[in-house]
Amino acid sequence: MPMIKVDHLERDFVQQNIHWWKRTSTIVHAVRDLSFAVQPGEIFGLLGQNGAGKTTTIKTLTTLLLPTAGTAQVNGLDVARDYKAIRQHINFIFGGELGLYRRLSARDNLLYFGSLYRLPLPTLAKRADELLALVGLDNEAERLVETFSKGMIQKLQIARGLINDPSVLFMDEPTIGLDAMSVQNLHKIILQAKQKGTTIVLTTHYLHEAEVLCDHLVVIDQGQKVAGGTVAEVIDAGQKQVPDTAITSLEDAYIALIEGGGTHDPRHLGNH
Ligand SMILES: Nc1ncnc2c1ncn2[C@@H]1O[C@H](COP(=O)(O)OP(=O)(O)OP(=O)(O)O)[C@@H](O)[C@H]1O
Repeated sequence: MPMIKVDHLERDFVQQNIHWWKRTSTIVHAVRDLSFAVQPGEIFGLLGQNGAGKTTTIKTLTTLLLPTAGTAQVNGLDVARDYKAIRQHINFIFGGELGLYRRLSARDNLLYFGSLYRLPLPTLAKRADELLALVGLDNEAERLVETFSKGMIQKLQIARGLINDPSVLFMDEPTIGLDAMSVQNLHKIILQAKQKGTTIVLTTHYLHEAEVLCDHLVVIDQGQKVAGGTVAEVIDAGQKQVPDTAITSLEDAYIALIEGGGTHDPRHLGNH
């Protein structure tokens, strides 16, 4: 059974447009008829341009947004109905300071978030210290988060994401703002988590990162899937778009797929 199953998922938003003389609203189809499956223990990538619908998909899978239509299941549980059960077994990292307490130390943040999963304090304290060491923040454990640099915050977010030893970890642009050494370290952490059996779903704009990490991926354009499969299969799909040009990298394939998808934006379906 797949760990994640997305079937004909749709998610619309009503977007308010404010002009000085009037207000209008537009329906945006952020995700349109999206289907894919993620197998247990794999690293799965969502690729797409700014505004393609990646975060909306992740927010739906992490039960933060309801689908407008279609279904999504995590570990056989429906995101709309079984959100409480799903939340116990997943975690997510959205980047930035979102969800961290600036006036608490790094360790206290981890202790707080771990307590939400009802972990006993001795287990939690041990796990918090192991994770701080894993992300290279063991010497900063007592510092307040408000004194952290962007990269240090991102490392703490990664430790927070692993605090409940989730069966599925969702990561939205996990390496944004990290220096080259920290990126390498995070890749190691992601691969270690995979070895332990954690399923990982990530979005990234770094195609080399997707190439190195992902077992399978989907490319989304304007809310719709334009290709999916292994890196080799996506490269093949890109090659089919431009038969006269040799496509050898995921980056070339990605560009061919997005350019082949057209430039109009059919998600904006008029005003209300
Ligand atoms: N709360 C919201 N209200 C209205 N529109 C929204 C809302 N959230 C997202 N959208 C719209 O949905 C579309 C998809 O956004 P989403 O954040 O999923 O894209 P993304 O692929 O994650 O982009 P990025 O790479 O820039 O993070 C965009 O057009 C965005 O403006």
